[in-house]
Amino acid sequence: MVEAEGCFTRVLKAGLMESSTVVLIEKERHQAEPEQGDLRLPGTRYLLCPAAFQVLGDEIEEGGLGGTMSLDKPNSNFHKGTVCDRRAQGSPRSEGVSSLPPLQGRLWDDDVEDHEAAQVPSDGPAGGQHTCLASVSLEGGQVATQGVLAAEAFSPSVGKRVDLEISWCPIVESNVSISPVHRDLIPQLNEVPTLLDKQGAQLLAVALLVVSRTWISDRIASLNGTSVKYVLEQDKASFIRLTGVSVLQSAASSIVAPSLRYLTAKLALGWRIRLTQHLLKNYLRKNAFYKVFHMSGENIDADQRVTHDVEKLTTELSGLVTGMVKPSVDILWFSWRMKLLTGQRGVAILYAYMLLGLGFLRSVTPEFGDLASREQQLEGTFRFMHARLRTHAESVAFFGGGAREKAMVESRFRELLDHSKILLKKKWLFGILDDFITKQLPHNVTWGLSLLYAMEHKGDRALTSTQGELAHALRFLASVVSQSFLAFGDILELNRKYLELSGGINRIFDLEELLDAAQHETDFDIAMLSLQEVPLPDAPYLSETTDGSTEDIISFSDVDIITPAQKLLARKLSCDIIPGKSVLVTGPNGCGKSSIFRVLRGLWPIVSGRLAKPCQNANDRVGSRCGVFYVPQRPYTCLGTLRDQIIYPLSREEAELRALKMFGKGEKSDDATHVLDARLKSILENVRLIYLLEREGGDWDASLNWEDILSLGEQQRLGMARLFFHDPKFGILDECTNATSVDVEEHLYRLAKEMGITFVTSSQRPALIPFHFMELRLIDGEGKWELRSIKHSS
Ligand SMILES: Nc1ncnc2c1ncn2[C@@H]1O[C@H](COP(=O)(O)OP(=O)(O)OP(=O)(O)O)[C@@H](O)[C@H]1O
Repeated sequence: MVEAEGCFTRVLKAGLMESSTVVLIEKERHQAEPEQGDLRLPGTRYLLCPAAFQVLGDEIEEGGLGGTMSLDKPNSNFHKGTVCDRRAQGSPRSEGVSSLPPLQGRLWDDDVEDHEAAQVPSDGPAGGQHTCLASVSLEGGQVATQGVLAAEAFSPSVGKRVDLEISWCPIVESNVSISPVHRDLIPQLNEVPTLLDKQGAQLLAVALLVVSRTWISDRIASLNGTSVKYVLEQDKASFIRLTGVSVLQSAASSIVAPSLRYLTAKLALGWRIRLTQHLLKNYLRKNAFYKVFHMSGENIDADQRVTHDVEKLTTELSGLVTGMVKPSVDILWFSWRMKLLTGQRGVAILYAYMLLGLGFLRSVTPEFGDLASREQQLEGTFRFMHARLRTHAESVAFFGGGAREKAMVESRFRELLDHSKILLKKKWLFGILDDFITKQLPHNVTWGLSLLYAMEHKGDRALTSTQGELAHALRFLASVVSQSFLAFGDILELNRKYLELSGGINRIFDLEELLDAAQHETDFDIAMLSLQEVPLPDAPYLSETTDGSTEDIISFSDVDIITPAQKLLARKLSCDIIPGKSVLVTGPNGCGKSSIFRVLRGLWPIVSGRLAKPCQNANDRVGSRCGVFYVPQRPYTCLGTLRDQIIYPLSREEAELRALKMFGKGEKSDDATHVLDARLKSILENVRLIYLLEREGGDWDASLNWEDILSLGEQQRLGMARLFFHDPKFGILDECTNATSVDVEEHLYRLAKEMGITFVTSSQRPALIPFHFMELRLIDGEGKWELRSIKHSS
């Protein structure tokens, strides 16, 4: 950012697009000069962010942000989007400014007379900072070749400084359809399998097998013709010899075909492994699995995409590879044979027919890509309904909700069926045309070519005069032509497969983009927040959202707690939690108690303010007390043994290492299991669950379906056992003992206190008040809160 006395300064920064430019210009004040840049990714929404007006020492009278863009398609309506005032802070009147009604406008189109820009309110703050956020959508197929974004801010006093900064970056919306053609514009996908790396050798082998299969087909076609000749000539010896050769060729053919299938399947498996690993890497990192489901504002069936869709895609892709190699080789090979038989004229006829047929079929092909993508989505929803029912089987059974669930499952199934019927019908109608053009009509072309052959060799009849030779030549010709047409049909089929595949590719890439965005937390948060298209009171990227790791304090400073649906739950929350001074968070249902913990854990973005906390992951420092440990409201039991329930999320090896370091002074590493199990046993005794171990005959490795077996109270006590095992400095306890009896709850809190754990508890139970020093009360779930100390009677 550049500041210049008496000038209006603007920096246009490049966003993520390579084609954007960095331009720095200085102009006379009160005037914003448009700049240009390219937005090239159709179907993508762009975030034009942020335009920051910083006014030092004077009032903004008015200001705005607007833009024009010329598209490759004239008269396209592109000016979708909002411009909103996101932030005003740092001014002496910032308190008042934040309560101003949000600023809204829209980008304007150059050709539209009635420009409407965002206006900063005329009583804007002195010395404050305004930030505008705008977004613009390019609709499917549009390419903005030129973009102009102008920003204006007017100050009534001459000689004051105004800084303005604008940058562009694309927001990828998960429901937009980006054709595969444009996918190569997205740079992040460098880890997606390519054809010529690890699987290169397999690909080569596939190509070789395809070529040999073509060669064998050609030989068989030739032998067919020869056999007729020997039959007509009644040449027994030659016929027997020919049969021998034919048997050998059949044997070779039966090796080649299954080998090709095997290699193709291996290729698909290799790609599936790579693609799944790539997706899982991002899916299970930085809580992306949570953000994709809870923050994206729409239903992303990530599980379906990572499992079923990837499998389908890679299988079809490998089929496409062989499908591409085979007909290409076949066409070349048989064209050459045709030329030998019928000369150039025959080849020209063959090709003319193929091109005309291809053109016709392309023009009548339905949108198989979109149809296939929709089908997969509906399949995913249908499967999800069953998975949900399985998870909540007991609750549904108690309610007697079978009929209601049936109706819901059936409605999803009907949707899927209706769509599948439409798809089937389209495939059937297209199949009729396809079959006629690629399989039936070619017979007549073969007749024509046979006639051509016969006419061209009319003069040679005396030389090739035997009936057998003519029959041989004609039969061979028919074989070659039919093989050529089969290859041609395969190529046409490829077109349909490719379209279908593109639907699957879109779904995987959409997920990939979301996961990638979730890795870059700020980008993701901005993208997700702005998808709501409602103004926000603050901008996360301008605020100092430090996740500064501190050793011994959790500190909220002016943090706004806002739901993904943009509801403000607590305004400018400020609260310091220091060791030994536990805090009780109270308030009515739905007021935002758990939401504070979500922000603390980093599941929801920090929209404004500052948050400091100790390092949060239990496994960040194996062998030392972890900083913060969260016990959520809904108990979670993992798949695995009884031991796994307590040490979660550590693995057994990590837990042993930790137990050895913390409790196994002088013990050898061989005793790690013993040290760990002894520690776990004392914890189970403390949480009064030792009978679980006894019930399994003292076997820590008993692996049961704990979620179904344990009562809610038992699961909650296991959750506390987990807390005691990790022994953090701060325990974030979100109503995690409300299903236990009051005496057990008190006992658990007493234990935690004795262990020196400082807790931040969300609870409605008065019995827990004595364990805390402060009460943070969320008053109305609309922003109001209060902090007061709890008096302890000595
Ligand atoms: N992912 C989400 N998207 C939108 N709104 C949400 C989301 N999660 C929670 N909310 C809303 O935020 C508000 C606060 O929820 P929160 O879970 O923090 O309540 P709470 O105070 O912990 O309630 P309780 O005492 O019942 O546990 C509720 O109105 C809830 O519906």
